[in-house]
Amino acid sequence: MAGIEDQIKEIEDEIQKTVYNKATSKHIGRLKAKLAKMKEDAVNRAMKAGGGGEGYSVKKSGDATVVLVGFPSTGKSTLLNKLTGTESETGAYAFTTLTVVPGALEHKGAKIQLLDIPGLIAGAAMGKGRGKEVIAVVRTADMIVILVDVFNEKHVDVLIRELYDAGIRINVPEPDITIKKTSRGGVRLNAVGTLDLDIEEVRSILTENRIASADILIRGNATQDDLIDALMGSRVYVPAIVVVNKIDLIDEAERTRIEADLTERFEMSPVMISAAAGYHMEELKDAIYDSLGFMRLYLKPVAGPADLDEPLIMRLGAKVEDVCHKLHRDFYDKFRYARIWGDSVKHEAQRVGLTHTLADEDILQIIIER
Ligand SMILES: Nc1nc2c(ncn2[C@@H]2O[C@H](COP(=O)(O)OP(=O)(O)OP(=O)(O)O)[C@@H](O)[C@H]2O)c(=O)[nH]1
Repeated sequence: MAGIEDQIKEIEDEIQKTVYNKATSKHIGRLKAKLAKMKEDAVNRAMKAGGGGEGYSVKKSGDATVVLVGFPSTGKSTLLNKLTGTESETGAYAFTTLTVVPGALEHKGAKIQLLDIPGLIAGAAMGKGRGKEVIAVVRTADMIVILVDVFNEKHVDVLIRELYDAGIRINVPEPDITIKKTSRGGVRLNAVGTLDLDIEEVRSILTENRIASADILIRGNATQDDLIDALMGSRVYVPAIVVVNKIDLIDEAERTRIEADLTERFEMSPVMISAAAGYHMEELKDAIYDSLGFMRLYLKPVAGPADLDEPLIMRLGAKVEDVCHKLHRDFYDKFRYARIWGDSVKHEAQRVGLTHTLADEDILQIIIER
């Protein structure tokens, strides 16, 4: 294990030292591709060695699952208790959370499952400690809350890096890259829009992955890392927010400094809270809700008005078919068409099919075969 880690470190150092330019871009691309494969191997090996991992399979429930990640003793259990009323054991010593503790939070009509997992520690992605099981849970999350306390704001970097090494990409859209391996013809690159990658870089990255022939389609811009991510396949793209706990222990000036520093470094303002004192809990709930990108839909029965009191909560970008699946499989199996009132259509009561993309506060009526 140590052997692999040393090799990984060596390659990382070399990439760091090499200045990126036209002459070195091929070389850097190859190194990055190699590094990605080594990390993937290391993680897979750790997962296998670790075995099942009891207590870590959590059934998803509600409209979305949010995972709290943070070092031990940052206040994850305290926060979960505060937000959900769940009794997760807290203690003035590290590692009180040994299994995943789920709790449910209701906000603006959405039911959000919150998971408190054992403290994420440096090296988790490489299988250190109980990290591998923790990572497996985090990968299934719809959203991540990165929690640090006021004395350890630097931990945000460590956590984000740890997530990155585990294939978790936060707050970035999935790059639009299609790779089709072919039996001959070499590497062909098709780009829609301006692309900073050139064919030589693409070839060297593919060569490192033992691909000599492929059709590659890239929509929008992409970096070497994006291409490597697409090749590795096992990446997840998850929204995240940074939350700083225990603000009751510092003064206003220090709060302002931490907030400004994190905002500058991560291009998003952190939510400053005290879980114990209950400061800014509503602000935090709003931030979670917004980051999840929820939308509210109102269902209209065939006879009668729409139910405007109980919205159906879906994620932005949801299609009619997603609603059908959520309601009951019959709505999908026997679907004829849907009628929509709202922003996603041009005129009221417009008829649409399963692949129609809905908008926030649409009213919809689903017509099925009898
Ligand atoms: N002053 C202050 N103390 C807090 C706050 N939130 C949590 N604590 C304390 O910090 C300690 C650790 O809190 P926990 O909630 O157990 O932390 P955890 O992250 O769940 O820790 P692990 O279970 O070890 O991963 C406890 O003594 C809490 O009472 C806060 O907002 N302010």
